[in-house]
Amino acid sequence: MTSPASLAPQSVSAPGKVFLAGGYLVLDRKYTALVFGLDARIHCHIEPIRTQSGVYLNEIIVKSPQFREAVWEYGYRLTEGNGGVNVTQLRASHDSSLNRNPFIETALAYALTYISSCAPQYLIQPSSISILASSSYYSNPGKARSSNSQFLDFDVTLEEAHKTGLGSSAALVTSFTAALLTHYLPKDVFDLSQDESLKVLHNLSQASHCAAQGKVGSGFDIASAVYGSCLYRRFSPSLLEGHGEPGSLGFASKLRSLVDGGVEWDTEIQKAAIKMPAGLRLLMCDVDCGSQTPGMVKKVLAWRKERQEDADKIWKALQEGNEALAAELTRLATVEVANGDAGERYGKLREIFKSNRELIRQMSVQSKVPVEPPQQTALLDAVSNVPGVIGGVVPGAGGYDAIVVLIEDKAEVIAELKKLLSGWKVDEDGEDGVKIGKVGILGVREEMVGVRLEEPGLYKEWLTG
Ligand SMILES: Nc1ncnc2c1ncn2[C@@H]1O[C@H](COP(=O)(O)OP(=O)(O)O)[C@@H](O)[C@H]1O
Ligand SMILES: C[C@@](O)(CCOP(=O)(O)OP(=O)(O)O)CC(=O)O
Repeated sequence: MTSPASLAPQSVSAPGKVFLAGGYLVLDRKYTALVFGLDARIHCHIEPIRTQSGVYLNEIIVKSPQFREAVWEYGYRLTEGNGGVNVTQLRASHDSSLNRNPFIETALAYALTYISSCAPQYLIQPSSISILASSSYYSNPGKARSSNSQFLDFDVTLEEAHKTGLGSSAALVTSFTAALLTHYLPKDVFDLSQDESLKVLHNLSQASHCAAQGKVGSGFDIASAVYGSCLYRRFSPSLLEGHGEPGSLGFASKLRSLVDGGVEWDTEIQKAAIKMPAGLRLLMCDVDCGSQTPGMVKKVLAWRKERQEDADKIWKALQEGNEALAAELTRLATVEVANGDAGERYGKLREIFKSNRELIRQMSVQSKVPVEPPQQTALLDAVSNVPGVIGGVVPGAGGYDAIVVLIEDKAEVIAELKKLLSGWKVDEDGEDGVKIGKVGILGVREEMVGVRLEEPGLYKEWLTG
């Protein structure tokens, strides 16, 4: 077997996401969602492992050096019966326990299977992959290794890390998969600057992310990790049923056909349909709250099934509101907006936010799911009254733990928000007994670009040891 001419080190990053509109609706292909990519990124750097003896073991080492005990070593082998590449996690020592990372393990098996099915003549040589995440994915305090380092040492294990909900697993799977494909495939087969390659990356990452999660979600988080901010209509869930598991008979050719267009994907991703007007930006607030609300998606869908007519009425109106929001943002971004005061210019946007929130609250009350619970209503109302704030919503599935706000991009607006939030307190526990604690501003904003190559020099201080 031969190898491509150069297995050069490669670095790739993919963005996190925030839903401005379309949570829940997006689970149904009838509706769309407005999802913004964020400037919080997960980076993957891949380089060949060089051994002095020239003897190679079939081994890929993955490290997440910002966290403790975050090293995963895998052996890999091509299976018989067209089953693709099987990966097996190796133990550091005989008596150590396996600390598994299902997202890395699954993305690795899927990507190596795809690579070996495209280029069976290439030997997959051992490599080492380092993962580096922007600090806003986690609310743990971190330490910089040097004054110009953009990544922090968290000094906790990944299990101890507090996620802020920006979509770490989707950004990770996308940049990890992109790094492997860029490294192992020649540029004429895979090139991140080509639309065809982005489609391959999207389809493959959706497949492995769903497999690792053990469920088929709407896939909006992988779509925005690949394409950046977009108006998103999901794929039919049936697409991802029935390709089997790595190692099973025919997995390699089924995966190849699923990824390469043998199977027609009905996803719709419209990049041009969403823009951020000059002078505006998104800002996210992280709400400290002990309460997790599992099962919200199931409960909302059960309500919709039970009270279809009421639910359809609300969802139809929400879809119109979501489209109006995308259209107004795009209009403000593209049309020469006459001078005039900001109050007038952003009046329509304000109205859209208000009426979308009203509909979300109706959904909350009817389904008895805290999508915008009263504690968040109080917070969003207060934030929306700060001069320069256009409006805000609970992103995605909603709940108690975050809000996203559209504001005029001015230091004084952020300063006023900080003032409000520093003393923020909801006096009463809600009827549900949930108390929300400190509200902090996350250092993130929207970003339009999706996955991209990075300069390997960025990670110098993280690649040793
Ligand atoms: N920096 C990282 N390094 C390695 N794995 C990570 C990292 N960040 C996230 N992950 C993986 O993603 C999982 C979190 O995914 P998930 O619970 O779906 O959260 P999210 O909503 O942020 O995607 C972690 O348990 C871990 O397996
Ligand atoms: C309800 C949803 O439509 C959106 C959930 O969005 P969030 O951003 O709240 O979710 P996670 O990142 O998965 O925690 C479910 C879906 O689309 O899969």
